[in-house]
Amino acid sequence: MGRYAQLVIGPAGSGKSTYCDNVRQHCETVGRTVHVANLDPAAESFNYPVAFDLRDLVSLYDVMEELQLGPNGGLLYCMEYLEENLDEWLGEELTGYGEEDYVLFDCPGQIELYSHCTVFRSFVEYLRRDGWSIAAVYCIDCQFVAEPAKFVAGALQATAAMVQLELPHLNVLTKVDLLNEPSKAALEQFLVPEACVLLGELDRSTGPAFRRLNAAVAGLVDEWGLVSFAPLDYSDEESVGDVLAQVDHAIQFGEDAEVKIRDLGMGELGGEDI
Ligand SMILES: Nc1nc2c(ncn2[C@@H]2O[C@H](COP(=O)(O)OP(=O)(O)OP(=O)(O)O)[C@@H](O)[C@H]2O)c(=O)[nH]1
Ligand SMILES: [Mg+2]
Repeated sequence: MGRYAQLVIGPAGSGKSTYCDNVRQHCETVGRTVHVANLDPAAESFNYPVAFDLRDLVSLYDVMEELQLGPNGGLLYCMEYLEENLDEWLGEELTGYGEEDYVLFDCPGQIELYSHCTVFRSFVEYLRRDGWSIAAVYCIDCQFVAEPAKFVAGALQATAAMVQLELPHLNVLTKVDLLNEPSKAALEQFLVPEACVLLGELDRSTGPAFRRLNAAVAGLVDEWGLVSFAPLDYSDEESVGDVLAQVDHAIQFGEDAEVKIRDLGMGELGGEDI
């Protein structure tokens, strides 16, 4: 038993809010309930019903006006304000959530928030102390990994977020439905990249000055096995379910229920496992 959450993060426009809405709809279809909370102080509209909203605590546009800040400084101010008010605001918003509740947190798209700032680390620590199992879902546009040089940037950004948050982590490639069939096939090699293939591709697409860097990146993939991507293709009915199953597994959602059924079966069947 527990409470479950996904922190849906990633670069601007990578499809975080769309992911939240699609997962919510998928869950509705299969008879599950998930709630979606907005953590983006600059958000303007939503396709999903908003369970609770950071803008009720602090809104980017008010901050920009009152403190004469630009959009990026304003956003950082809002997130620091959230960090300072975690106990009060998040504590209050989460009081209504009980055992087996599942919340998706739709986060802002500034990647420095996940690699350099402490707000999400504090956020995660707060949830953990409060008994939540959490995974990070890092959304990234598939076009940003389908070429070797872009792959390096995308993979390193995702890894930086993983290191900073120390959460079970799934990289999700969004917008795969926009690719034609040959491009989808070409994407395969980047899903679970093999170091030697990656190194060959990197060396082919960059000048000799980058050989050592390429080898180091391929070594990161090889030695740590850190970088893999799950494709999300909204034109494929099973895709959302497949991604959700991976995240559920990472936070052990549903596994307690299986144990309970097994316990019940053992009792009824005189100790035989089912
Ligand atoms: N075809 C297609 N469009 C997508 C997909 N994911 C997102 N989009 C579109 O991409 C645009 C940005 O999507 P959002 O879900 O708003 O992205 P976001 O990461 O929440 O953006 P920010 O919150 O601004 O950082 C929207 O026009 C979406 O409709 C996808 O998998 N396929
Ligand atoms: Mg969004």
